[in-house]
Amino acid sequence: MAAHLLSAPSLKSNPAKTPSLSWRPSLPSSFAPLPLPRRAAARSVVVLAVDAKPTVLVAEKLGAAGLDLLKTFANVDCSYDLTQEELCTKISLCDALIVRSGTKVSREVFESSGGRLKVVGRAGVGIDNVDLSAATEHGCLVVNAPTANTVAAAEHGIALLTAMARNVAQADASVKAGKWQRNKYVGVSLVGKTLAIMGFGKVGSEVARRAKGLGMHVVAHDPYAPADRAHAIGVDLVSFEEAISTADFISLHMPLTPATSKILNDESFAKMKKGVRIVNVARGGVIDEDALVRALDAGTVAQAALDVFTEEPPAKDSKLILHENVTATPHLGASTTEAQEGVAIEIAEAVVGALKGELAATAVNAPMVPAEVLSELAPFVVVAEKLGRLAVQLVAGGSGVKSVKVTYASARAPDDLDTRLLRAMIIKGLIEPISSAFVNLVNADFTAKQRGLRITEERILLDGSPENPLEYIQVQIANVESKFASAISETGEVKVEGRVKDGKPHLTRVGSFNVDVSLEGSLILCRQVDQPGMIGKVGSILGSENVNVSFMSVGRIAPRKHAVMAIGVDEEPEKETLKKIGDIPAIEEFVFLKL
Ligand SMILES: NC(=O)c1ccc[n+]([C@@H]2O[C@H](COP(=O)([O-])OP(=O)(O)OC[C@H]3O[C@@H](n4cnc5c(N)ncnc54)[C@H](O)[C@@H]3O)[C@@H](O)[C@H]2O)c1
Ligand SMILES: O=C(O)[C@H](O)COP(=O)(O)O
Repeated sequence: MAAHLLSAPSLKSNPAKTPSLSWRPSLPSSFAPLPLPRRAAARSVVVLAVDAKPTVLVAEKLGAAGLDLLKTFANVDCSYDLTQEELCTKISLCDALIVRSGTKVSREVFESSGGRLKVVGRAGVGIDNVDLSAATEHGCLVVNAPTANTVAAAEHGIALLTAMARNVAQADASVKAGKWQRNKYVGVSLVGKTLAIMGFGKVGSEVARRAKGLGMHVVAHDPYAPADRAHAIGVDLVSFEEAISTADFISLHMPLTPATSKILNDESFAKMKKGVRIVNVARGGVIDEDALVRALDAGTVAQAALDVFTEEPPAKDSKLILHENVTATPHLGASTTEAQEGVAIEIAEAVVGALKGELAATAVNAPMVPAEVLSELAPFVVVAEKLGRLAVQLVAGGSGVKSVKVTYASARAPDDLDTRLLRAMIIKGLIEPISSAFVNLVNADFTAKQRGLRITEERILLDGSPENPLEYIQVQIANVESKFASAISETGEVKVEGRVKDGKPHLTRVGSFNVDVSLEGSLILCRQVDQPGMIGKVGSILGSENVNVSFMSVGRIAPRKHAVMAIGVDEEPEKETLKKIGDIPAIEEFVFLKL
């Protein structure tokens, strides 16, 4: 599935002219990384220059097909069982890291990467072993492989359920120990019993389907699952209390989050039917393991079958593991040949796609951005970043940029226009010229917040055809002074507006002056008294200094009154040249801005 979603746009074909998807600060476009918006299933990412072969560190065993795929694109370093220290040392030489659940990708790992690590690929579902906040803060994309092991995990859940009910593991050990204890290992039947599925997502619903086939009555608790999806397979969604208090069997399938941590604890065990049986193929941390031992000792819980543990591997003398009513497996839920091949391909595709700058369908810390949305927004992405860059350069030193209003004018209904990518690019444009920060779609909002930059977005709904996603974008910075007074609008903000014309980004308004200048190269803005010959005077100064003018436009309030002249230049003029322009008597103020 990921393959289709990753076969994205042609954006990387000309990095100098298109929005760079790379997160690598040294791309020729000069504005590094970034990525994208939403709608169905794709998200963003990015990479490395075409010239360098990236290095991917595979820190846990990965299926051969996935490794082969990685090797077609990258140098692959398979180093297993690294200590945290070794991982931190190696990571500064890697562009991507692939792990399963056995590697902790801690903040320290991101800090040790020196900014080189662009993608972490989790070859599986659970990302609780990856410090997502640290990844986001470091602009590192995290992708996972959420679908390929679903059936394997569900099958393992059913295997544990049936094995537990019939004491398969204990009886097997007993027979191997030379015993024949038929009375001791009398089991319980599943048919007609109530199974509560806690977490009705991909794995939970597959377990439910299979349990229905075994003749069980299945209920589920999941605050976020749609009831009709449950009804479609004959499952009722019930409250947490109802689920745990009516079940003969409880099977856990929620992610480990602060909300689900130790969700089964002394209090919840006390509410369960005496003799309940529990299966956990989700994460060990969703059960308070000490409380489970107490519940097993008290007989409240008759049996537990566990694939996952708070600490993996668990201590050898763990009371839980050694409990005679516990069946344990070493986190084998995803471990089928088929699932591991599938996961390896799924993650390799996601990581390679990300490194190439394509969309990632399974990004966990960046908004989803389908390819078609990206391609239609691409020219506006350039406008957005350049407006941000212009606006911040117009602010007078010492003003402090705190509050930015972005207005999108469009004939599209608000829910049909995803502006996250544009917002990210405006933030990038606002922050990068005045700091050493490296901003991309992953860390844009975080970086803005960290700097106390408040971005508000507004929509102007236009009449007309919604074919064009946007008519124009306005960026306004409030409560600041400008080094070019004419950039201050009637309402007192630094204001710039841009739109796409013939596929090219154009600046169309500065303050209250309409202009029309292509946003390429650099820009000189002059306020002058409108009079004949001004264009010629400025043009000849620039020409005599060998500065090529790419575009010129004059916006005026009325003939012979004030006007703003916008001049696009290919080269950066010398200070002396700019001074000569400023010395033209009719020029009241001017500013040079780098795009
Ligand atoms: N043992 C293994 O090898 C193995 C294999 C695959 C998945 N897993 C684990 O299984 C779990 C489920 O995986 P999935 O692919 O089905 O994920 P999923 O995201 O498709 O489903 C998780 C479901 O849990 C629900 N949920 C979230 N908070 C909840 C709460 N407080 N109470 C009840 N439900 C809640 C979500 O709404 C979602 O529907 C994850 O923890 C995953 O890491 C383990
Ligand atoms: O979250 C998952 O995908 C499973 O727990 C599998 O983990 P693993 O990749 O370590 O087997």
